[in-house]
Amino acid sequence: MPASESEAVETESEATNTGHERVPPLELREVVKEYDSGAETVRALKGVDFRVDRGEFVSVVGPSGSGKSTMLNMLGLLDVPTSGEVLLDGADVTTFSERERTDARKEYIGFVFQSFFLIDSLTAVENVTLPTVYDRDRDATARAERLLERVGLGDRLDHTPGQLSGGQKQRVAIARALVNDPDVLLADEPTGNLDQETGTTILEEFSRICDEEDVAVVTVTHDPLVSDYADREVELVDGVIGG
Ligand SMILES: Nc1ncnc2c1ncn2[C@@H]1O[C@H](COP(=O)(O)OP(=O)(O)OP(=O)(O)O)[C@@H](O)[C@H]1O
Repeated sequence: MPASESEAVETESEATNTGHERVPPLELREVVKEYDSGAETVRALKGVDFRVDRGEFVSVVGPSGSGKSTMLNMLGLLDVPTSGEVLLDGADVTTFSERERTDARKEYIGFVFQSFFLIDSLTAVENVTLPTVYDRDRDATARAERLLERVGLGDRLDHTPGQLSGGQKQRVAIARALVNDPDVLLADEPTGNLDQETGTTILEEFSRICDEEDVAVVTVTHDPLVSDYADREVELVDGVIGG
């Protein structure tokens, strides 16, 4: 579409929408997820509607077994719903092939986990370059170095995980999650293995990523500290939002 035409569409859409006129990077619509285990069917999500916007930090909380991991798996395109839609930049990924879903995941989504999942024998820079879609070329290395500098680890580039503290390891994991320039960063209990002070620095990092890099961040957590840093808290109770 020529620039002038796209500007016209943008202006028209801004004129007709007073609130969020941009398509959210990730949205769930009426998502139901059931697990079949022999005779029993567990309904883990019971019609979840959820959206996150660019530059927004949302914390999903809820008791054990309420469906948080299941919801994160849907948002991360790691699993598909039994019914409902998962919209990535407006495209329903439930219509994608597995290959298309994998490609979309690599391109648009970064993951951070409680247990970091770093490779012990690789340096910080090498760990960060691992998910790059390119070969480990100079571009990927330079980008990894820049990301590590941005998360405050410019002086730890060649350290291996065994030479880093818990908070530093989590920051390597965050840099790795950002290396493919994702629209969305998903984090599962990102402060779970950290003391409160270190957890705070990680949460400040998420806020910075939202504000400065316009990335959408969604965390799933039991840690009440996370909600102090999030723009919005969403509660999941027994597979339903806002219970
Ligand atoms: N693969 C599976 N097969 C069968 N049931 C499952 C499966 N995964 C999850 N469940 C069930 O779905 C429900 C939601 O589980 P989920 O792991 O999403 O909850 P959660 O909120 O992440 O829990 P926690 O905070 O303890 O990690 C639970 O009843 C769980 O037993």
